[in-house]
Amino acid sequence: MDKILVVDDDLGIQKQLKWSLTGYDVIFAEDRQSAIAQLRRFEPKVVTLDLGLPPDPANASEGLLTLEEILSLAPQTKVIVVTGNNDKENALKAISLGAYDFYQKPIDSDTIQILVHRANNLFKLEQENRQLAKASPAMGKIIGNSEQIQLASRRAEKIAQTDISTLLLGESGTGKEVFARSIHDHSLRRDKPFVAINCASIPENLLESELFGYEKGAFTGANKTTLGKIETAQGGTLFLDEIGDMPLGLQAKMLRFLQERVIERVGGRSEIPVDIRVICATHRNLQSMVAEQTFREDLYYRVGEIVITIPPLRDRDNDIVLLARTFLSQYNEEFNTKVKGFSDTAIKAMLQHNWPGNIRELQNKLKSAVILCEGTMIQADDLGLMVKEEDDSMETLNLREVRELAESKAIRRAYHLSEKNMSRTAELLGVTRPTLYSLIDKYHMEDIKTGV
Ligand SMILES: Nc1ncnc2c1ncn2[C@@H]1O[C@H](COP(=O)(O)OP(=O)(O)OP(=O)(O)O)[C@@H](O)[C@H]1O
Repeated sequence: MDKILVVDDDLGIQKQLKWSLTGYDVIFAEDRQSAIAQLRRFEPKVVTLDLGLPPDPANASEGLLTLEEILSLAPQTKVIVVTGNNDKENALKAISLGAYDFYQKPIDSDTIQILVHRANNLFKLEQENRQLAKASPAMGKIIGNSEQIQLASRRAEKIAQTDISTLLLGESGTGKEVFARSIHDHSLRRDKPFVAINCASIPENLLESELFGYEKGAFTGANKTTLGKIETAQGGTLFLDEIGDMPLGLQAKMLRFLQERVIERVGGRSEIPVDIRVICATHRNLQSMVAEQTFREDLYYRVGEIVITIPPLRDRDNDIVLLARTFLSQYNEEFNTKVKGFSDTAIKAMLQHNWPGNIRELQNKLKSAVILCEGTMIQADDLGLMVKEEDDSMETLNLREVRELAESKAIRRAYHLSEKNMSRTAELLGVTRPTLYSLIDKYHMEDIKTGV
């Protein structure tokens, strides 16, 4: 049975709560000291706390001190403060200190029961989330329970044991490098190096020597023979980020390396055999680059023996909240802050936001929110977000609009579930490909049209 701690010096109320809270193991305390002792001993999930405790039962000071102590010892505890009639001021003060909810006397059995159930359920849900976030999931540090991310993780897990060349597709900040590292960490090459290079951040004329290395005297300033990233990854994994930005000239040399598994350093004559796994990533649409002849078709097929599409954050349902909670506890530790959680409106705003910068944007917004937050809970404002009020009265009843909304939602979902494969998307939706294309046009779903 779940334990509930009732902190109240009134024996009558203790009895009443014991009767109301059937289904729980109710334990009691009558002042701050005994409340803390019971908290340490029983670790209850929910505490009901009368703010008027001895030695100062007429005021809320002792109750508020008890609340602070409980939350600093066990911040996850859901504390429902019980106040005298019309003592809204102290109730609000308690909430700003981190209490879960408040309740004004006189006690009504049904209401207190509902409040406690809700608090207890929320505690369990949060506990589950914390465990999920902590437990090393199938793919190491990839946090997320959504169907979309689980699908991508399962694919990554399966290919980790092979040497197949993998192409990771996804918008900026979706976690392509995290996936690449996880694949490496779950592969037989895990004890060898993981070397990452971003093709977009290195000037074109330097990229070749960065990748392939150079011999002494190969060009002015080449004072000593230097290994490139490919050779330093020997035995391990090479992660080529933003492969779509690789200049055409270098693509030919890359292809030769991938086909023959030998390289030549710049200015070198001998062929050096290399044994590495290659993982590439890009936020670009390589297929249309192939069509425009800015990316070699043969290289495209060589790097993308298997393609994993990493969904954008906005399509990951409640993962947004799970990730936000995980980062919050990381930043609390990093900045030595004690922010406890998110207000309901902050959560609503996070779920509504489009997250064009994906997880990196979430991290940045949270970092500044944790630093700027003045209370114990992060508000939408701290995140620089606004809540769009969903006014039920504004919800359309026009059947055509309702149908259109539902259709575009289903198309988007099928598209991500099928990893952007149009035939499969059409199949999931039970329509033909031409119908799918005309729906995409009709609803102006530009991102799907361009395959981003
Ligand atoms: N599923 C996840 N769980 C936890 N953290 C994640 C997850 N995915 C990404 N991150 C974090 O988000 C940030 C961005 O991830 P990463 O650099 O892998 O994205 P990316 O897609 O490679 O971005 P870019 O294309 O801009 O290089 C990193 O700090 C990473 O640790």
